[in-house]
Amino acid sequence: MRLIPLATPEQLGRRAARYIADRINGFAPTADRPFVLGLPTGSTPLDTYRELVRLHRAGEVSFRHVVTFNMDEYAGLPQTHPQSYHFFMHDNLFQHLDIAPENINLLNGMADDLQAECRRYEKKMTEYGPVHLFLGGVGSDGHIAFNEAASSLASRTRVMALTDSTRRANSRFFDNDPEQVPRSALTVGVANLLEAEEIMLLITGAHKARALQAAVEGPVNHLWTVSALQLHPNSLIFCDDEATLELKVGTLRYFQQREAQPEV
Ligand SMILES: N[C@@H]1[C@@H](O)[C@H](O)[C@@H](COP(=O)(O)O)O[C@@H]1O
Repeated sequence: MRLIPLATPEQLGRRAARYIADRINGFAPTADRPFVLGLPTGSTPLDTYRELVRLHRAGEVSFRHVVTFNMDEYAGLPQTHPQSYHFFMHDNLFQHLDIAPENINLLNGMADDLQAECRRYEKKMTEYGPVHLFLGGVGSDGHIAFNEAASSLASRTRVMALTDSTRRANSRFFDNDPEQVPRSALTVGVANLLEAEEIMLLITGAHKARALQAAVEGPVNHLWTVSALQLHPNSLIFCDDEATLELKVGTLRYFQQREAQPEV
């Protein structure tokens, strides 16, 4: 695992966007050989998305041959609902890029048969081969995508009941009323994330400090599904200063020193 401690969320957004753009450009994608990018929603990636749009407008990265798979979607919210992840992604990212609509993949939370929708998505994602880079955030209780506490670390795309903790946390987007937050969601599983060639998390704010500690210092544990990152051979976490509050001084210093060293 590589941990990149940065000062502020804005700095993190710039570094993370540059990292993603460099990965896409380094891959030199074509129509026959697209770059496959996994994407999250949430407030944390917003700085990164804004910066990706800026880099695109500056001509520094193109999404013409990028295929995206979003990690999750609420069940029962129409795509036109401002809090649906479809809406969020178009509003904050896709409409500002040169990505082809047919290259955008999101789970359909309005499907008649949600289990069948999960199977369809899983099949399409695996047919593309491994996702090259899966970007993610984390819930303050340590969940990745919507893999709530006690999700199997071998889980795959499925419907998940959302915990009270997640519904409370996400109620800030629903008039601060947890009752308005959908009770379930469709999500890729922990195993899907671990199968990506590279996984990169963005963690900011003091309210995420325990989640970062679980990811970096905790044991691999299904109660904090973010800790599954420790099983991945190529995982990367960008965090801001506030998120490091629960890390041991020695842990933080170790990662700071590693970042200061030239790559081997
Ligand atoms: N399913 C999403 C996660 O993918 C996201 O990481 C988390 C944190 O969101 P935020 O970045 O707004 O704190 O929220 C939701 O639960």
